Amino acid sequence: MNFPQPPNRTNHNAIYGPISDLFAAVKERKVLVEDENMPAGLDSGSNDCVGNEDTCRWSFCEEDSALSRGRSCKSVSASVLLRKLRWSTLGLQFDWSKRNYNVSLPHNKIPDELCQLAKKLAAPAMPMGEEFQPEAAIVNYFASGDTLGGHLDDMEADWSKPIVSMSLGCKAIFLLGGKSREDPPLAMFLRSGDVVLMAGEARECFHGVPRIFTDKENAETTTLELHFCDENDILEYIRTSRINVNIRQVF
Ligand SMILES: O=C(O)CCC(=O)C(=O)O
Ligand SMILES: [Fe+2]
Repeated sequence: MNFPQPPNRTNHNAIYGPISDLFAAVKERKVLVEDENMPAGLDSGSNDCVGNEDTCRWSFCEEDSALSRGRSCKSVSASVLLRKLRWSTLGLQFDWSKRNYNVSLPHNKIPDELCQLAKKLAAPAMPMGEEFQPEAAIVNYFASGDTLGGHLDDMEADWSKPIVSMSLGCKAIFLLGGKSREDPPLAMFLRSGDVVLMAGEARECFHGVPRIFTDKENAETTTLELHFCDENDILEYIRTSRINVNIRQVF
């Protein structure tokens, strides 16, 4: 739940600037509202201010307060923002427009527990005597109907290091192709808790996610749901979403 937290960037940054505490805002049924009177560059003084560095114009507020500001005020509910969350980047920030890592962007280290887990999982696929260094991760959030097109992850310097890719939530079909786009892919299910090591030959192969299953019969989310049985909003999200965390050594 802390993965989309600034300085980690998400697909929402381009429109709203950094957004803090999205999951908490969903629980509290908050609404993100644009303050049109706020001149660019001035801080609103509110702790909930989430605008970007230049224009601190968007902040979470209570639903009632958003309604009272009238129709002219632009707003979007936290639950819609969560539904439209598509990716967040951890550690070294991946720049999607340039398709490379922008080391000059502010960033935190990969969270320690995730780092330790990735090191353990990567160990069988590492060159003899070397330890995996988790430097960046991309978190993909899939809702019903979302897909990930066939691609290669080729912006990391050393392909002898694996990518550790973990799946949570709804079951998906994962296609692992060959080194050319034309090679016929192998299809497999990825279920909650599954880990893929993109290593060896597979590190150089096209892959993608053409389908996630959000229906009750096929999603297979029961085990994950047990961890969140008291949190209704989160439960609803888990039942209808897939989260993929893939961790990379960049250099
Ligand atoms: O969602 C997945 O299982 C794969 C994600 C992936 O390939 C990527 O982010 O590069
Ligand atoms: Fe990938």
